[in-house]
Amino acid sequence: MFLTHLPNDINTEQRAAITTTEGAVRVIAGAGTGKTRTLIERYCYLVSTLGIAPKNILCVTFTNRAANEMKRRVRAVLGDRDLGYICTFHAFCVQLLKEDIHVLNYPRNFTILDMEDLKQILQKIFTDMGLTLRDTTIKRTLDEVLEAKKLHATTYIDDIYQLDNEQLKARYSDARDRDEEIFLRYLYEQKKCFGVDFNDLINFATWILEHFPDVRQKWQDRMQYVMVDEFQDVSKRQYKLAQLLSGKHGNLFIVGDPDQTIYSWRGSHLRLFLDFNQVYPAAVTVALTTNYRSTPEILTAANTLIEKNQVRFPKSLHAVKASGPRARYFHAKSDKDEADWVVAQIQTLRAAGVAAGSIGVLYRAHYLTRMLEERFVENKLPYKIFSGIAFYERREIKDIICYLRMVTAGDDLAFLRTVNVPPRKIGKKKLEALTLYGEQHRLTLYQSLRENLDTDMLKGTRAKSYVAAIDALGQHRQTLAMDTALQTLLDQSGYEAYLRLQGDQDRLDNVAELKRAVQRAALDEDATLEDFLAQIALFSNLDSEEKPDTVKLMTIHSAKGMEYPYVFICGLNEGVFPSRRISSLEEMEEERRLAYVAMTRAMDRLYLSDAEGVANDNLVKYPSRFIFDAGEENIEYVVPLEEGLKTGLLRAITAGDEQLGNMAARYDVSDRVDHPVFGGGVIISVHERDAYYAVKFDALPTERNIQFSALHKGE
Ligand SMILES: Nc1ncnc2c1ncn2[C@@H]1O[C@H](COP(=O)(O)OP(=O)(O)OP(=O)(O)O)[C@@H](O)[C@H]1O
Repeated sequence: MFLTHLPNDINTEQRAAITTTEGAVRVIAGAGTGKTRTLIERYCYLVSTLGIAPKNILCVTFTNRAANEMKRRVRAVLGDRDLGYICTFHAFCVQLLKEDIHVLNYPRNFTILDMEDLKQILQKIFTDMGLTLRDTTIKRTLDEVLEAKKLHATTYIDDIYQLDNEQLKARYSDARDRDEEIFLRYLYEQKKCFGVDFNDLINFATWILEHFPDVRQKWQDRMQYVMVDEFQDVSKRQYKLAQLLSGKHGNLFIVGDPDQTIYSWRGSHLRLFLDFNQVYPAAVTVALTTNYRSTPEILTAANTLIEKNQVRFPKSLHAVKASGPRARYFHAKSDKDEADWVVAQIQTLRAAGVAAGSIGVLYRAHYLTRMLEERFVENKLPYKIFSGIAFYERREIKDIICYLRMVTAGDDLAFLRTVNVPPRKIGKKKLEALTLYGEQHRLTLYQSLRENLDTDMLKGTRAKSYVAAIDALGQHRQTLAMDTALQTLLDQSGYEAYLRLQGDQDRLDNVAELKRAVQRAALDEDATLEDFLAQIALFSNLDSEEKPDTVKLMTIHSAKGMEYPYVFICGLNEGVFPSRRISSLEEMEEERRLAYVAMTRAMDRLYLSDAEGVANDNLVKYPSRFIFDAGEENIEYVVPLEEGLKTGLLRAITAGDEQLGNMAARYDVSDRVDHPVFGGGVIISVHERDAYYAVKFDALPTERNIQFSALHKGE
């Protein structure tokens, strides 16, 4: 006998979304309107009321965290069941491949390659091909390889399937250009270890379903109901997979909020959501518009903000919660003042009995946590970095600190961390030999290295340059300011160049932030490197003990789907948020959606803050346009903004937008264009990332690369 399941406190729209189980269904759910809850209730309804087995329901969530939370809540209703098909697309693909990858001649225990594995493969290819930073960076190459896999999702698997290792090798030897060679070498390396990277998971699964009718039929029979959460951030390939899987029974349910699309850079597109009813003409659309989460004041500010976007699906949300205070905004004179204000507000809340765990602090980029963490630690406020790692625990920061420690302490731990980063050909065997030598002569590893610099053991390594960099820092630190000495070390050790070669912008931002911390410390002429390191050690050790009730710090991307009674959005500065890295007006709209996601996480109180000063790129910081987009009347200004700041901001916005407009590609391959000097020509290729076209002008023998802004429509 089955339980019937449908709670009393759901509204009419939610009920429709839960009980419309057959066919294609699209639910457009505004922020805080109970989308997650509806999805859970729908799952329980399918199982308890309709009697469908969980093994016949695929419910795709955006993150593992969301899947686990959903399973937990479903189990609370249905009891302990196997809910393996409540999972992310990736986790589902792993399950499918475990069952069926043998059709591709891969073993069931194939290896899933993570980002570090991919970088290692590329590092090997770089070495084999003799590539350097002058050619490209690992990150850029990785992006290109992954992009190529998206673009040629079927053909590269044809190659993996049809060619054996020797044939793949022959293919890369005959490659037409460098990029093709890198890509083919990459395929070769991954096939050699039966590796499957993140992109392959979905591509392999789709390819198998498309090429093997028996396998397709099995999975289509199984997936009687397919539900996709956070559909606004689903990529074309994921959508295709969901369509394939629901191909037989036709029960495809999608739910999401187009205003919360924040992953366009991973391939999600508003259009997939908006055009769903054209792809499925019989689709039923349900809109959830009652916001249960936020006070009317918070919702009005968020709605006012998102209405500034041009491309959107208009909808009006209404709040049912009782009225509360307006969002409070503080403009600080420095990032330290900003962090102090956040801390003071949190302390006031805690004094009033608010638990630390009901407070979320959100920011656009990881590097912004440094100042917050320092102020939190100094004020003994318990916190946890919810997404990612505490600032002083991050790999690149630890590496640099260990380099500095090589000068102050020269200890073995710092040595082991730095001696082969960047790679200097000092591997495990050599380290063992140095350890033995050190034990015999009662020396540290560094001293042992120094004593053996001219021996055969270290021939062919770059041990000398390592020692030279550390010695140079040792000498300079007496005469140079701490920040200059640090820069010398970063240059001479090759560490910064190494990071640039990796090309990971987040890591470079963290290093820039560390330099700022050193600069600040260097303002005190008496401060020593030892003092600085001792101070940092304090920041890093405190975090080790687990505290139950902590303020959560996180990037906005990882705050997706979360809610907190009290939400702080920090670092609201032009160039930080919206990020300076965006290159089109569409991306500006995505930044605004991100701001919308951030604001709608707040249930009772919302706090916004920014700081004057200079940004990572040394430009003057202005308050973010998003503060004004939310409507001046909807925000309580703790300090009034000076007129000069507002005019400066408006000028910066206008100039920035004009530049963004110019950076958007307006023409396509084969379009005729006109140039003020070269005259007429034809577009040969479009390079979005660097904002230029390759153009073959009628009057010139060879092509020219021309910036987007310099061309007009031709005859
Ligand atoms: N019918 C209802 N009555 C009262 N509260 C509700 C109802 N439905 C949902 N809620 C509450 O509203 C809040 C938001 O719900 P939920 O997290 O499911 O929203 P969401 O649409 O997934 O939000 P977002 O997309 O912004 O992350 C939760 O605290 C939830 O418990």
